[in-house]
Amino acid sequence: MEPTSVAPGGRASGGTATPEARHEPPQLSVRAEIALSWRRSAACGITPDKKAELPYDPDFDSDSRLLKAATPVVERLASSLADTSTSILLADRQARIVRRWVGEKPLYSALDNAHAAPGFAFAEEYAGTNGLGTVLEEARTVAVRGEEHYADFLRHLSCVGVPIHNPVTRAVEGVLDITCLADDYNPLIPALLSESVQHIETRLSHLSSPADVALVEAFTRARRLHRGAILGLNPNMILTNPIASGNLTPHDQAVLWDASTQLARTQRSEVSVDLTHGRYRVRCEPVTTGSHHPAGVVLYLDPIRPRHVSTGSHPSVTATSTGITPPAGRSPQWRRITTRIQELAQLPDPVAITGEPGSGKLYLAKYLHELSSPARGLRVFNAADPTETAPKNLIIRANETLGQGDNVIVRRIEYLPTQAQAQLRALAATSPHPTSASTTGRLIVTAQTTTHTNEWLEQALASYPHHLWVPPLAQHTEDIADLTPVLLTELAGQPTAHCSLPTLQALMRSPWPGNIAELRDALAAALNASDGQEIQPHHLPTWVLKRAHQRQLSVMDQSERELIIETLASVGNNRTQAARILGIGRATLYRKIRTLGISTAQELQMGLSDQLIGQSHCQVSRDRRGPAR
Ligand SMILES: Nc1ncnc2c1ncn2[C@@H]1O[C@H](COP(=O)(O)OP(=O)(O)OP(=O)(O)O)[C@@H](O)[C@H]1O
Repeated sequence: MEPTSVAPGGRASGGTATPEARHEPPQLSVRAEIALSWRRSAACGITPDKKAELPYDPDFDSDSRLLKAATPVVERLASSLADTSTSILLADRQARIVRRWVGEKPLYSALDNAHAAPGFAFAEEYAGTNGLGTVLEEARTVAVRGEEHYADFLRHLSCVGVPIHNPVTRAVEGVLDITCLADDYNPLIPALLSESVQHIETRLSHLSSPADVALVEAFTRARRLHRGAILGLNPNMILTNPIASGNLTPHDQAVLWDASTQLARTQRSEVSVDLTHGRYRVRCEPVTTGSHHPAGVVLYLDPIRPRHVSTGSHPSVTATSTGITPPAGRSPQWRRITTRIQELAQLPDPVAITGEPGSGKLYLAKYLHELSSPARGLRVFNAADPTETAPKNLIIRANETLGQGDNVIVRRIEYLPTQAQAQLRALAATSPHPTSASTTGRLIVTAQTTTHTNEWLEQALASYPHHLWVPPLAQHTEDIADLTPVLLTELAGQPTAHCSLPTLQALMRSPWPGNIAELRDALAAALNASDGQEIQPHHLPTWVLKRAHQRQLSVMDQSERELIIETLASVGNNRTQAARILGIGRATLYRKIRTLGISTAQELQMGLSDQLIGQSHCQVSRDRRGPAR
């Protein structure tokens, strides 16, 4: 390979530099692959005098396939190198060291000084050129000797890394590396490593599940026959052809995963789905193993309508003609609600919004306010907090505010005493006055549909000409893919954090009895536990992971669950009516609601949410999930 003259600052050299200048280390003639890696390192903002500050996460899966396949092979190699001044490092596909075997004792401190120990991640973006991260970037064997390291803290070492491929998917699963002191480098090391990697890959193929093998075979066949975008999915892996990987964001992949489970439940073979680049017809082909066990699905995507509006990173968040961004979400239930609000915005009438706690009633009420024309001020009263405004004063102030031409939202009206309820109803019945409709504000009220009977609700809402019922999050989990970026941006104050696909999958499997408010809490905790960039499953609170790991419901259970949810939705969550329609007793309905993990706020109130742990919609990826904490 032609040597290139370059400095670790990323600049090709022409002149000379003093070795003393910290950012101007000596010019070296380096091989092209090293020069390229130095440029990448510089582009990541790393300087050669970077301190050894690497992401540390010791919480990796100690039972992973990679470790199972590699451990016996590397132990053999380690025993043959026992008396040499070499160490062997095994890293996962994030360049995080998961095991290390050290030969002679003095090497320990050299490795520790460089943080070359289990848990530390050596991706190029953190450590610059090295025998783990650079191998993953290049997806081939790379040797990095002493001064070829980009960062000073690694220059006392030499290392060689060989990528370990999954023989089924051909994806890189990790890196096997030999590291020694800079001057102890031996040119035979790459050959030694390659032989061990071959053994590891053979063991990996034996450890591949029949389902994974069947899915890869079905996907490979589909690729040959179909020109459009194709995905192969099962709980362990996602396979994409170049068209699919070029067009689908992680959110799209999560939405498609959700669509495929819905298709499996309803036994349909096609569905239309809105993705970042437009609407697609998704055809689903189930894949089974030789012994007819489900192995996953192959999805064929055909574009129906390209998306012309640029929507940034949130495909469903499309600004309307008013320029106001609708609440994130693209499920049919959510679209129905936002369309209804857009219609109601044209009328001056009072509106009542009901639903489970934290389901987004206030958020939607504010959206209705923003859309309402002409633009007005807004005052929000919380009836659940009498310290804020005593009930009697609340009605007087609400009346005054409306009269001044501003809109009013009264939250949690179920907390108002009977007399205040009656006054508010009277206000709603006469609001807006026909003669002053253009000058008075709009009244919007919200109520939780849990603590009170349907009779109470019917009476309380009788004076409101329009009533919107917000579905619980469990009934539109596909919207979680769109809600998370919005919530994370709001929580972090900037759009820097995002959820990895396995995290989204785990979030979409949870029942969320506390709805969007609970999702927001979970994301706030995960954001704290993460580095503020990518949220992985192990950053999620334990209770979310527990729920996501719940057992898989049978197809029968899933169909029954769907039917009950739809029936409850069609009667505004009235259980007596739902039980009648379903032809079962109320007690049976309650039992099914509990055992099938249907989220309702009553369950929350009765402290049954913990009993939901143990139910499930799907299983989490074996390989991708973080360890339960
Ligand atoms: N569509 C949405 N997009 C982003 N954030 C949302 C959305 N809906 C709700 N939220 C957030 O979720 C949390 C709960 O929402 P909100 O306060 O509207 O619920 P609620 O149903 O009115 O609650 P309560 O039952 O306590 O009255 C809030 O932090 C809100 O900002």
